[in-house]
Amino acid sequence: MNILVTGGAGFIGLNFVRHLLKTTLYNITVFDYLTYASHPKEIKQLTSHSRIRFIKGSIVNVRDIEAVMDQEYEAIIHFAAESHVDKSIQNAGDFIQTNIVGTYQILQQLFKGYAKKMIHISTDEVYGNLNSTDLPFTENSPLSPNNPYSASKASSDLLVRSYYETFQLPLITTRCGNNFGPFQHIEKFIPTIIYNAFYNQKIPLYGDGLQVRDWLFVEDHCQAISLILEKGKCGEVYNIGGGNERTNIDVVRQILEMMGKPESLIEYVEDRKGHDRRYAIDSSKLQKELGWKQAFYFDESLKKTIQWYINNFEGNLL
Ligand SMILES: NC(=O)c1ccc[n+]([C@@H]2O[C@H](COP(=O)([O-])OP(=O)(O)OC[C@H]3O[C@@H](n4cnc5c(N)ncnc54)[C@H](O)[C@@H]3O)[C@@H](O)[C@H]2O)c1
Ligand SMILES: Cc1cn([C@H]2C[C@H](O)[C@@H](COP(=O)(O)OP(=O)(O)O[C@H]3O[C@H](CO)[C@@H](O)[C@H](O)[C@H]3O)O2)c(=O)[nH]c1=O
Repeated sequence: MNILVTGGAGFIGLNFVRHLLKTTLYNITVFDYLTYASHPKEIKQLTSHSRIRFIKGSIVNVRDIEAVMDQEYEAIIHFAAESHVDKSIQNAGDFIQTNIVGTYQILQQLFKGYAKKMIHISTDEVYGNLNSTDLPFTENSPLSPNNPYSASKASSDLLVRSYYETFQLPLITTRCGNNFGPFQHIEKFIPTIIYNAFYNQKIPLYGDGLQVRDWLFVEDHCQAISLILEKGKCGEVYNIGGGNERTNIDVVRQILEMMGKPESLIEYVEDRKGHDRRYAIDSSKLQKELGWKQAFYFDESLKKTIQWYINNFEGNLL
């Protein structure tokens, strides 16, 4: 069986490709533009595997996409995106192109029958902000994005929804919380903390540091996507949450303690514009309908993640 993974050289996509290699016999095509957020060396190594083929190209460019549509795929798992909120606040252009136009171009390919289904990987950020007493987001929560990144993802979600309703294309959307684990770009919060703590540099904490994120270990996310690939129903949205709500300050303190570093490294800095206060996800649909169970605990996974980064810093691999 052939599977196409867009964005398979990025953080979650790469973890997912490795997960598929371990747990299935699929032939996997990775399609990625190799932006600053990708891992070209890792992809090069993976292509020595007979079941992996890599094609460089952009999801915005029709010719690039057509080069990949040379065989029939059981599914397209669509990860490719610009993913960093701070970058989208500085300049939203690439986010509009990649996340909206790029998703449109991939959707257009489904008309040609090259893929039996597509799983569109989205985010809890499309639901917007929660107050401390609000219930976690369900799949029926209204879309209410507050920054250019989440607005671009919400736009792509609506396109996917409309292509299912209008054309009955075989589409599924997933929305997950903040992932953490190996291969996440250093621009994101947990890698920033580990990197700065490792090199004894100040760790920037936005605003009062009391914002809450719902953390999900990337391997749990990969297992959830595999399950949805196998059993998910077209036209549905599935939330994927870690059930690990933590304030940002608590995450920094926990990592500093695990690394034996002082809290004096924390530096409160200006808040992010439009900063959502709290995200929390209700994954009960995925649990009840498809039988998903998390396999990893937050503390243990965080320790593993810290060790992975330290090994890579020490080996000058990052
Ligand atoms: N990281 C998270 O916590 C998180 C949470 C929820 C949802 N998501 C979603 O999951 C997906 C993957 O996120 P990530 O954190 O792995 O992102 P990432 O930034 O680490 O990786 C994105 C990958 O997409 C590729 N890419 C970018 N533009 C492209 C283009 N025009 N054509 C082809 N490839 C392109 C990049 O080269 C990179 O390899 C994204 O859709 C993101 O919105 C991420
Ligand atoms: C980089 C950085 C971040 N922060 C804060 C901002 C957020 O409240 C929190 C996490 O920040 P980030 O790692 O940038 O992640 P966040 O903005 O939540 O978005 C992530 O999680 C989303 C899912 O919720 C994904 O859709 C995004 O692709 C992913 O990047 O930490 C800091 O306080 N200091 C920092 O240096």
